[in-house]
Amino acid sequence: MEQEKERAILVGLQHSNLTDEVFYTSLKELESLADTAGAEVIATLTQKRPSADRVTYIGKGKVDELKAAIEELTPDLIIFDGELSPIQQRNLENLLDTKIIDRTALILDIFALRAKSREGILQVELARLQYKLPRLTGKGMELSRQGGGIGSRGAGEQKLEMDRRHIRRRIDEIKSHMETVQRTRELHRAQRKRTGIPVVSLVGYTNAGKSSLFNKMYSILGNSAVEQVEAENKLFKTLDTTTRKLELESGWEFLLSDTVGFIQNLPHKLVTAFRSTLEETVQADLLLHVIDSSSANRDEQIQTVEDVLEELDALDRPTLKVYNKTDLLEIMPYLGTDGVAVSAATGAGIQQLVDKMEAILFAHSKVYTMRIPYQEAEIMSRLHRLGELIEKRELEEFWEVQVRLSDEDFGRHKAEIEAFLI
Ligand SMILES: Nc1nc2c(ncn2[C@@H]2O[C@H](COP(=O)(O)OP(=O)(O)OP(=O)(O)O)[C@@H](O)[C@H]2O)c(=O)[nH]1
Ligand SMILES: [Mg+2]
Repeated sequence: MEQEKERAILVGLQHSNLTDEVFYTSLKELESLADTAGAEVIATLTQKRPSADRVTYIGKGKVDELKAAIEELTPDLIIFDGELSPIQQRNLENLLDTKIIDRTALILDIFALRAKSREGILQVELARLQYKLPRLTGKGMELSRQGGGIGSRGAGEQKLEMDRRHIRRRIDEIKSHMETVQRTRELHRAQRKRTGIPVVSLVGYTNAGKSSLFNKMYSILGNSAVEQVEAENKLFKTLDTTTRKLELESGWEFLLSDTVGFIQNLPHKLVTAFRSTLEETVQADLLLHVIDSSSANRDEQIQTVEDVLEELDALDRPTLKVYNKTDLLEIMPYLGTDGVAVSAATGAGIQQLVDKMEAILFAHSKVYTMRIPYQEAEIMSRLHRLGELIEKRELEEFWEVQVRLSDEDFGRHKAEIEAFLI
């Protein structure tokens, strides 16, 4: 299975509104992405220019320099840290006679390798088709010329060997399928609302430790016999959303979701393709924004995540900032009122996190234990409707129930409820 690594040259263009810091961070991230996609980076070329060249993205002199580097190093592909227009890409391919991909294509490639669920695979296929459509010449000849490897792997790729008309039809097909899936999801969400179990979603920059935290919380609160999600030091390790039910000591339950990570310059088209998944995930009762507090780019990553949340209309959701990987820190970050310091690796701080979650999720409700005689079936059905029934035992003459009720509902039905409290 182990394949020979494709050797890559990276090219970065620093235009005038990019500071050194932003530029080099992005290049470093491109290198991680290339590594995640299975490439070996053999050289990096950079250029400062006020803006990209319309025809070849980088300037003519740089193209010559790149040509010389290609002759000397014979790379398998060149990866540009930016979005190449279809014309720039074609021109560069003709001039350099080497496979050229950009940041978007690289991320799409990683996504294609990672997608496992049927929906995930379809979303990636949609994003790729939308990316490739304007890049097709004739009947897609240039794509077959590229051969396999990075930029053209994963499910759905063979389908790209189609002409424009087929691609458009396939795009419509996937879109309408996704709409159906979304409707089903909305139904499920409504059902979940009715059962009253709150939903908590992990969001955050890719590699922040969301899946590790998911697993840690699960092993502390849940049944650790159930399979864990995969966590690894790779970008976009998680693509599909996993949701599990967890129970707190107090008996309260919530659903916890782990999902795809965010990244700066997440290409636009990808956001569209993943929007329905993300929208669903962020409309939770509580968001845990997981932060790699050991990262040198911590603040930029926090900002990126908040930008994406804003784009998804989720800035108003109750959110806790979860500063993860604190085992790697010597100085603790400033937490503020909505921050918690944890380590998914050691388990430190997880209990404080859970306490804070509990305080937010169940702030305005309490659990009541009641005994309800069997002839009061109407009260039982009302309790079912109003609250979350945590436990229900059938004893000789009555049901004994534990039910969580909001303070508001309790107030409204106080007399009735108090009559049955034990
Ligand atoms: N030292 C340390 N490493 C951690 C901690 N949490 C996660 N990691 C490591 O960070 C890497 C990324 O962890 P994941 O849990 O896969 O991160 P993620 O946010 O799910 O990443 P994506 O799914 O790619 O978005 C792994 O190598 C983890 O072992 C922590 O608290 N301390
Ligand atoms: Mg993950």
